[in-house]
Amino acid sequence: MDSAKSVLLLVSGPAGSGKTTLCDRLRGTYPDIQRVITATTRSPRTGEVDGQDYFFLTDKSFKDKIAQEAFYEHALVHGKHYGVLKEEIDSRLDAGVDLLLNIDVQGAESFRNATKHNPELARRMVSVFILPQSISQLSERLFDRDSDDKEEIERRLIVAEKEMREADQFDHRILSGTRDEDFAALQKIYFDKKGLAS
Ligand SMILES: Nc1ncnc2c1ncn2[C@@H]1O[C@H](COP(=O)(O)OP(=O)(O)OP(=O)(O)O)[C@@H](O)[C@H]1O
Repeated sequence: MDSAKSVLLLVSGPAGSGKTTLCDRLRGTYPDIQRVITATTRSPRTGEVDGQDYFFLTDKSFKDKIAQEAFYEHALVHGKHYGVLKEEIDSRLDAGVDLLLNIDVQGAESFRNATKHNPELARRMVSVFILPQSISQLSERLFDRDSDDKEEIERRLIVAEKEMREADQFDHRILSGTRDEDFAALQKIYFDKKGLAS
């Protein structure tokens, strides 16, 4: 593996835009691309392995790391902390591993800010926004997925409308079409970046 060429592919977009579908397919197609592992203070669910699914941290340890500025980004969600450790990204990129990060729009903003003071991260990172064609396309996908109730979906759509205004801040936008079209677009961005980063 060549660390000079390793890239961080950051995939963001509103809930239901298709980030997870795309990231799963990219990793299924290119098993060498590894998922960024998030740190969290939530308890492991049955079968979850520390260092593989998440880094499970105590509240104290997480807060210490915040104070040490050890995170590229972190957030409190329903009373639990989640964050991406700088060390997790930097050491794996240095080891020549390509990384895939599926992250919400706010988290993506923290990464963009981090690149302003970190030229090495800026050189390796490429950010992609999955842009729904319309709120009704997004609404249809969220209802079809059937994983959230109506109130939750309506709440997500309001947030999505705001998030879609952030699309121009990303290096690339994929205007969501069919699954195959979206995947082809992501694949091209990944390969172009690998060329550019060499
Ligand atoms: N290009 C596409 N065309 C039609 N349906 C799609 C497409 N991409 C994803 N979907 C479907 O839309 C739903 C939302 O996709 P997915 O769960 O990947 O979104 P997400 O952005 O990861 O959402 P969340 O942020 O809530 O985790 C899923 O049911 C998925 O199968």
